[in-house]
Amino acid sequence: MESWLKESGAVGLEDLELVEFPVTGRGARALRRFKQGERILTIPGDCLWTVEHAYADPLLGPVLCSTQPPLSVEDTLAIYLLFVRSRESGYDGPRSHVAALPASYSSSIFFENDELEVCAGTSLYTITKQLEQRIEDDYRGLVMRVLGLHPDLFPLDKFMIADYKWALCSVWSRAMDFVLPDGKSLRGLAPFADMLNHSPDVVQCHAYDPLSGSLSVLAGKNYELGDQVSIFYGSIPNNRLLRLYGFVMPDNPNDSYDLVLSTHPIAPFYGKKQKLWALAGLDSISTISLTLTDPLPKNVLQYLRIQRLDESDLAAIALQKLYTREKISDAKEVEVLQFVTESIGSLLDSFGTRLEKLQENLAEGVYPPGGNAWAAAHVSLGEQRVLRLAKKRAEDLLTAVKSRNEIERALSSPLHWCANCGKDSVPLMLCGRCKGVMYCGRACQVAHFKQHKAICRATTTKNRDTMK
Ligand SMILES: C[S@@+](CC[C@H](N)C(=O)[O-])C[C@H]1O[C@@H](n2cnc3c(N)ncnc32)[C@H](O)[C@@H]1O
Repeated sequence: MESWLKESGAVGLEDLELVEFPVTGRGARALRRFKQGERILTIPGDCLWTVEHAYADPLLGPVLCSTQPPLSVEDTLAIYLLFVRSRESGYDGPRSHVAALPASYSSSIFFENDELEVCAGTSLYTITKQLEQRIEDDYRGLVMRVLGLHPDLFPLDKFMIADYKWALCSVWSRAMDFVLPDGKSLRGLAPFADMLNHSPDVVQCHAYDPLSGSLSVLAGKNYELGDQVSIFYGSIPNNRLLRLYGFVMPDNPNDSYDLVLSTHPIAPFYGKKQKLWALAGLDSISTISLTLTDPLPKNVLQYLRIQRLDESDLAAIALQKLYTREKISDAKEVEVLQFVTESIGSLLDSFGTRLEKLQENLAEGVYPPGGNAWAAAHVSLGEQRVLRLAKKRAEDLLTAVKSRNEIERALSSPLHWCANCGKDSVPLMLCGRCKGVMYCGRACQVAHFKQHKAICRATTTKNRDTMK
């Protein structure tokens, strides 16, 4: 592979060597020092695997051109890889790259049932199950539309579903994505550059040059001789890392939970609500990422507020008197937040193994470190952490809205029943401080104090302010 790349004009290969590293596996080692920002490697455009190159291939191109609707980028690249791998002669350069690719991958789509069960309840678990089915369907479609029609080009024994899965994983874990100056996106594999492992400690340092069509890697930090040279794959949560790349990073700060919100089309005012979701950058089926830094994004609440709008709310919105970015009313906000709290509670209950148990199992080495079950446990830990934060945030917001309600009520008229035990047919006495709630006796007042304290203080302050 290296000699083909050098002959094709690659620059920088003499300063790097491929070796095995602990944890990351094979990667590139620096054979000299590099200063951050210095160019390390350039792979010429002719050596890249792109959709454009697949279409330009004299054998594969005409088949791809005649396939309507066109294959997805992912499928085109996967078929291109398998096609080159299957050739007995020719394609020597690209074939040397394919020969250097891993023989197998550790994406969650290859997990045994018991390994995947460790992360039951996670969005990764659901997506992986759905993917298994989707890959089978896509493969069947490819056989009918492309592979089966050209057995001379695609010998089926080299294009089995296992080969297709291998090729998909090669694309998922090795392709690089770029946005071109015209706004179009480019996805491709760059031989040798795809041997660089991910490190969160380097800055984004690989770039595509649209003029020359080449791919360059700069030093994402200062390197000493012998250091592993890495690139930055992105701020990716463990659930995605495991599905696409087959590895996880313990305590990943990018961990997230993909919350799916959906509404059935028979729901009242569905059409009007659909327009409001669209205006908010949402859809009637929206997947929103809850993250460690923003566990309850504003658009989750906005989606649910729109879902609960009634006829009068919709009329007020039409008159621009109401905005779904803000709460519709305290009562509706309570409804929304209660729903969020309960739904997230049910999601957490549906996890096969609770966070504390996973931590215990990891500490005791129940899941062999670095193995599939270990990786699945880390995904589950990350998702549960995010969901617990989201639930706490919803509960805090709920308490705030409820206490605001209670203060308003307390200010307008004291409750005519004991705030602690609820009795109303007994002599009641007012809370001496806030005069906002009543008690049937001292015992109930003392028992209720902890709960009432904050509101009592706030109400007293507000009463005082009003009297000034
Ligand atoms: C683009 S390839 C990098 C080269 C790869 N190690 C190889 O031998 O071909 C991406 C794959 O490398 C591995 N990898 C990359 N960064 C890693 C990391 N920080 N920790 C563990 N594995 C990593 C994963 O298997 C991933 O799917």
